[in-house]
Order: sequence, then structure tokens, then C-alpha cells
Amino acid sequence: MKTFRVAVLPGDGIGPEVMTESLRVLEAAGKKYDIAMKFEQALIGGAAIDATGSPLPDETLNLCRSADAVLLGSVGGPKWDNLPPKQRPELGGLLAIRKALKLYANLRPVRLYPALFDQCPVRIPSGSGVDLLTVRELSSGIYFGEPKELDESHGLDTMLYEAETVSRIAKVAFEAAARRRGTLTSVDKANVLSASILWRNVVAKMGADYPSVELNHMYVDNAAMQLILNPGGFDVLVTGNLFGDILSDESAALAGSLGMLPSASIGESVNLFEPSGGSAPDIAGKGIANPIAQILSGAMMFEYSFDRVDAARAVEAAIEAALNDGVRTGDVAGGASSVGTRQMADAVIKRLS
Ligand SMILES: NC(=O)c1ccc[n+]([C@@H]2O[C@H](COP(=O)([O-])OP(=O)(O)OC[C@H]3O[C@@H](n4cnc5c(N)ncnc54)[C@H](O)[C@@H]3O)[C@@H](O)[C@H]2O)c1
Ligand SMILES: CC(C)[C@H](C(=O)O)[C@@H](O)C(=O)O
Ligand SMILES: [Mg+2]
Repeated sequence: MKTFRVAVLPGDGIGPEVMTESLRVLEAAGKKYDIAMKFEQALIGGAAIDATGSPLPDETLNLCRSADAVLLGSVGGPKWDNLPPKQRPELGGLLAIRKALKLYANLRPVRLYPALFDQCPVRIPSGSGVDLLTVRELSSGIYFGEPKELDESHGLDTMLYEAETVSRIAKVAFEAAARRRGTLTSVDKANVLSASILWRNVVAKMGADYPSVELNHMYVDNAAMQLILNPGGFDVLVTGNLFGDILSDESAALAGSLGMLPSASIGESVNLFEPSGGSAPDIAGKGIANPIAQILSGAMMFEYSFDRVDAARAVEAAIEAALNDGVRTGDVAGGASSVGTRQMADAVIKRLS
């Protein structure tokens, strides 16, 4: 049996707390489903700055490059907020690893579990739900465009999209929509931005190759509103780096908490799995963070990197069963009694079958 080598980068804030617990769940699922994994830890973000001076040490990158998959917690926190941008955990750690590993498609699935209907801030008509996937372009756009400048009198970022970058992400999104409910919403700002006009043209042209997928285009401001007015109307959204960042946090709220939202970053040779949310400094160190986003990211690793949909579904079902039994961390408990990070993971492990 192959042993999968997994690079584990806990990072900062709640990262190490939710990572520890998620690894216990993945170990337990691996045992049940005969998936052998070797977890190898490395530093990233503020933790790496403190230990080595660099937010992304070479040793970490080399480990990731040689691994079968990468699990990441989260990076950043007030301690490192005043460093120059490129030395900060976010740019020098997270964006740098995305670039180095050529991670181009960030999949952020949002599901409102029936047990959490009362935690959704939006009224959901009975009989419907929220089950959508944001496909966020991760390698380009305003995050990486050059020139990028900053001095005392001006700040400049460049939003650049090349047609082939858009085709690559559009293909991922059309294929996901074809496997799901067959609807794709492409989100842009083509009434203003050149990069978005190109985006819309490329996506529209590709639509002809996927006749089974119903394609529609939406401006990002309207999309932000429609997500609240009619979240059940969305199946797959495809969008650029910045809009995807913002809309995915918005859609996480529909699932009850950012702590419920996992992600998979698909790369040219290795994939990275991480919660969509951050290091949550407001609750870090208290043992109360919701580990579900990190656990679900591990389930995505089973599915996307190990081709083990059975184990992925089993982990998701165990989470659902725990929530159905009323086990919840504070962020999704609505003021009712709640459990800590460790007990939440225990509850999931207990229900794995
Ligand atoms: N992928 C990443 O590593 C990543 C993502 C976003 C933000 N960040 C960084 O994290 C730091 C904090 O940023 P922020 O406060 O804007 O965003 P955040 O995502 O860390 O937190 C936003 C809110 O969501 C809550 N939250 C997030 N994850 C949770 C969980 N698992 N359980 C319960 N509650 C959870 C937090 O408590 C907070 O109230 C910053 O340094 C930021 O740059 C990192
Ligand atoms: C921390 C930050 C660089 C990152 C992003 O903007 O991509 C985060 O918000 C995310 O959503 O993964
Ligand atoms: Mg974000």
C-alpha cells in the first residue's frame, strides 16, 4: 500500500489548534479506509518568521514540492502586521507558496448543513438549501499583477488577466458544474474593467464546448447581493482572485461560520488544502475554534489528491452526524451550549463509519 507523504504547515493563530485536531480525524479515517499517510510538519507565516526570519523557508518549500499533498492551517496576526508587505506572513508566506507551487484553482465549497439552518443569517425557503462551489482563480489578477508599487505618496496594484489563465480556470469551473447541478455563474466587473471584459469573452466562448451547462454572467456587485437574496439559486461560481476572496467569505456566512468553509488549491503538480478563513486572532489560544473547515479540507485532500471519494464522504457524513446530534463549537451554537475544538473533533471521530 502506498504511503502518502503529507506536508503539514499549521501556521499561526488558530492554525495549529485546528490542524492538530484535524490530523486526528484524518488518521482515524485513514485507518478505517486503508489510507496510509505520513505527516511531516514545517513552518510558514509568522511562526516561520519568528523561528527563521523568513515567512516561507526553503526547507518548507522543498518539503511541499516533494510531498503528495500539502495541508495548511492559516497565517498572519497582529504581531507581524507592521512588517513591510513582502515580508509579512500573507504576502511572503501564503501568496508566495501559492505562486511557488503554481496553485491556480481554489475550490471553496459551501454547504449549509440542515442542522445549522438556524445559524444561517438569511431566511432559506423550506425545502431548499445552500450548496454552492466558488471556483476562485488563484494565480493571477490584482494579487500578482505587475507593476506593484508602494511609497509614502502612492500605492499601485495591477489587475492583469491573460486569456490562457482565464481558460484554465473556466475549464475547471465548467467541469465542476457539469458534475454538479449544471449551472455556472461567471462573476466579473465587465462594465468597468478591461481584465473583466477579457474574462467574460473567454468564459462565454468556452460555454459552447459545454452545452449541458447553463452559463450566466453577473457583475460582482449584483452577485454579492444575489448571494444573500437567493443563495439557493447558485451552483458553481467562477471568478477572479480578488472577487473570489470576498465572495467566498460572504458565502461562508451562509453556512453559519467561516469555520465551516474548507478549500482546495489545485496546482500544476501538488495540491494544497486549507480553510478559507484566517488565523482568527480574536479566539486563538482558547481551544474554541471550529475545526470543521480544517477537517473538511482534509476530506478534500482524500478526494482530490488521493482519489478516495469514499473516505471523503465518510468524513463529511461524520461531521453531519455530529452536528445533527447537537455537537457544535461556539461560532455555530447561537448562544446555546458549545464544545471546544478537541471535543468537536472527538465527536467526528466517534461517528466515523
Ligand atoms: N488563509 C489564511 O491563512 C488567511 C485567510 C484570511 C485571513 N488571514 C489572516 O488572518 C488574520 C485575521 O484576519 P481576519 O480577522 O480578517 O479573518 P479571520 O478569517 O481570521 O477571522 C474572521 C472572523 O471569523 C472567525 N473565524 C474564522 N475561522 C474560525 C474558526 N475556525 N472557528 C470559529 N471562528 C472562526 C474569527 O474568529 C473572526 O471573528 C490576518 O492576519 C489575516 O491576514 C489568513
Ligand atoms: C490572507 C490572504 C492573503 C488570503 C487571500 O486573500 O487569498 C485569504 O484571505 C484567503 O482567502 O485565503
Ligand atoms: Mg480570504
